[in-house]
Amino acid sequence: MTDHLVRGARLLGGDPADLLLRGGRIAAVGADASRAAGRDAVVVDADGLVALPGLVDLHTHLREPGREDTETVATGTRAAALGGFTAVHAMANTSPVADTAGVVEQVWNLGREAGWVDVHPVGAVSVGLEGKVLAELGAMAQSAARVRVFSDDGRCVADPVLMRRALEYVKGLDGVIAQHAQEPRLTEGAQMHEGAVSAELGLAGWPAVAEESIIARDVLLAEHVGSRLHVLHLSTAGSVDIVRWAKARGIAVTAEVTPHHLLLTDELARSYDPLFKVNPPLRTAEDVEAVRAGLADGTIDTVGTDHAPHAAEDKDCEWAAGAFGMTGLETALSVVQEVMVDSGRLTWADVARVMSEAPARIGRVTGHGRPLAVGEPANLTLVDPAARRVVDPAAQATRSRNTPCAGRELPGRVVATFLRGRPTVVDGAPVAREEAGA
Ligand SMILES: NC(=O)N[C@@H](CC(=O)O)C(=O)O
Ligand SMILES: [Zn+2]
Ligand SMILES: [Zn+2]
Repeated sequence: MTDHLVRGARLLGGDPADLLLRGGRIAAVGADASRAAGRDAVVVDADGLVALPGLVDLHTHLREPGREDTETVATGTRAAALGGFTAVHAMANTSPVADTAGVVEQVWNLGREAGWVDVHPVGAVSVGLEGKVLAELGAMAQSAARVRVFSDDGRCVADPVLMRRALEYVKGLDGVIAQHAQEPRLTEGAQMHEGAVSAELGLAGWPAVAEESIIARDVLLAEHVGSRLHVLHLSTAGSVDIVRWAKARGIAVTAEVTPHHLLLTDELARSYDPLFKVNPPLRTAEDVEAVRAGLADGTIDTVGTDHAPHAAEDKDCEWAAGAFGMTGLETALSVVQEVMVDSGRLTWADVARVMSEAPARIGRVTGHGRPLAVGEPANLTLVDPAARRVVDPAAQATRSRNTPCAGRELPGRVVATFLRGRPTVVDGAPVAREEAGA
């Protein structure tokens, strides 16, 4: 594999330095890099670019097997690489559900064949996501896919006894239960956030308490069992308070916020455009401020995209008939830059923490989320923070068009991404493994 000499990148937004990528690793940093580079090394001019460890997503829906019309492992992971990611967790709500060693190995293999990022399948907690019988968590953990994150995402593990057993079971696997916190009875028929806007529009609402009551229950269960809990797509001010309380108490809970919950509010439902329909729903401006503050103060550990591609016919329809979910892999970093970095609430080093280090640690992913230091695997992305672009859904790599950022101008552009020293993105364009000569 060709050596790459990355010239003058601002490491984690700090001072410029050179990086030599050789044999899949960072072989030298700083003045040593040019000296050690051979004459045939490919030089990457990174003047003005910020170098981050490759991003890691704990929450991606790749839709394969079952809905390859909306996304495949190949199309979704190519979109991920373009978004600066080097590893993603593929959610289990596929068809068939990823609730056996066979299915998770299939997804893992598809990821390896595609070669854009490392794909870590999430295993279902319950058979068929039905919330009744525990899936074969041990077999999935011991499979070639080495599953560590288990989730019925899309559905809540509502039965407290099943949740308790799942937490007990994953303890011995060094795993974590990632919960979609949605009390089912409190959200029957819910179409959007329950509040002033839903009352005005006459749409059935999902109250904040439907999320908060499950998170409160689950942190107490995690404490009781002494196991790890990860809260997916946390979206309300009350949820931030509960997680803050649980962490102060020493409970092993981690939490995620999505880019869309950091950016958008329930006011968008006034458009009646199902593009803005998502679970959990877009909340109020006060909630948006609370999740930004929670991410800034470390209560919220990670930004997860919840990239949820949907077919045009499930989004180009009336609000009530629309599917829940938004895409996000290709805009996540830009949204975080706009909301958190350009506003001064997070540094680029913090971004590396919440979009790479923390998700890698929570998901027990090795070789990702590491410092940009000699000897580490060369998983990194180069971002131009000064660039601006208008999001065009038709120009994205994802197979679906349901980005809530359509037509929006966002800062930042991923210029290059490297997976173990091999470029997957160069000059903002994807480079297939064959073209990279690897
Ligand atoms: N977020 C969503 O609204 N939808 C997700 C499921 C989920 O993350 O709950 C999907 O799979 O479409
Ligand atoms: Zn969910
Ligand atoms: Zn999801």
